[in-house]
Amino acid sequence: MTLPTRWPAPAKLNLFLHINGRRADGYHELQTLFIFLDHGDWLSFAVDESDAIRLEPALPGVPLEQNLIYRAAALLKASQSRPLGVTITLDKRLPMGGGIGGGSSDAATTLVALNRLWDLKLDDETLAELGRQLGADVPVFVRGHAAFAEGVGEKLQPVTVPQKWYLVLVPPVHVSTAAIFTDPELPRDTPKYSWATLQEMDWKNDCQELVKKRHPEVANALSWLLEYAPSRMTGTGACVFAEFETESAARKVLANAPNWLQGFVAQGVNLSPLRSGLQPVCA
Ligand SMILES: C[C@@](CO)(OP(=O)(O)O)[C@H](O)COP(=O)(O)OP(=O)(O)OC[C@H]1O[C@@H](n2ccc(N)nc2=O)[C@H](O)[C@@H]1O
Ligand SMILES: Nc1ncnc2c1ncn2[C@@H]1O[C@H](COP(=O)(O)OP(=O)(O)O)[C@@H](O)[C@H]1O
Repeated sequence: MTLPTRWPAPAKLNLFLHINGRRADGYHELQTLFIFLDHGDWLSFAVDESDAIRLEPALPGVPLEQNLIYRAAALLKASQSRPLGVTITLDKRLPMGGGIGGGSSDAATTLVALNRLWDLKLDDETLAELGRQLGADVPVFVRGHAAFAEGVGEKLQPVTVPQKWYLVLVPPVHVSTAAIFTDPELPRDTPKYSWATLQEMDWKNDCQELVKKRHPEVANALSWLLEYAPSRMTGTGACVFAEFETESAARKVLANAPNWLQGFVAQGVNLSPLRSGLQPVCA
């Protein structure tokens, strides 16, 4: 199979997010529905014999050793005994700390791509387990299929949902996932439901009211979007989204957005572009 010259790292949305409780180690039991968006970052990989991992350009405020791309490559490299080198180029399009999983998706794409390019022959199970060490959201990006997630996000059941169009608004604020999960006011008592029951329910995000309270920019974006369509927050924010049947309906609303609100329109997909795109990609 021909390998891509550049690899997609798509965004995700949490179509719902329920917090069911807190474990002794501080992590939260949750139920959530992940879908992918046909929009995201792009990564290119030039492998070499140097035994060094290089990444360009640097991300503002993220030291190299903390960049999830570098950490993913280093984790893979540490599992091998021979010298492995690569220069990775990142075309960053997704907002950071937006709840659309850019960092986690970059990490997953790095694992999947370098597994091929370094010819490591690791299976998806092993890659997902390596990903889990980098962040709760990395395994779903490695697996690459829309999923109903439980546990702390590691129990994944692939699901197929209708592929709608989404308008995603990016409020001008960075929401810290750790800060939301340690906030005493976060509700943590939604009962656990079966996937069959959840499909019949109205979907909600248990972090939304708290994030709105802590970050008025999120509250403002959501109240603007709610004038046009049912809307919710994704993950622990800051991004909010509304669902549409057609691309043009979503674009029409985006065209009305005031200057202080940035956003994008993308199709929701069950199969990640990382998986569907393992074929030649044109620039
Ligand atoms: C809750 C979600 C839903 O998608 O939020 P977003 O990050 O997408 O907004 C994710 O699962 C987040 O995944 P991820 O961002 O990879 O989380 P991690 O790096 O593993 O953890 C960041 C912090 O969130 C908290 N955390 C994360 C996941 C979880 N089930 N319970 C937690 O309490 C922990 O305090 C941890 O220190
Ligand atoms: N390659 C990366 N892309 C984005 N963020 C990264 C990356 N590597 C590390 N990070 C750090 O992870 C944090 C959360 O990233 P991101 O995945 O974009 O947000 P979220 O988990 O809210 O969707 C960022 O604020 C940044 O400090």
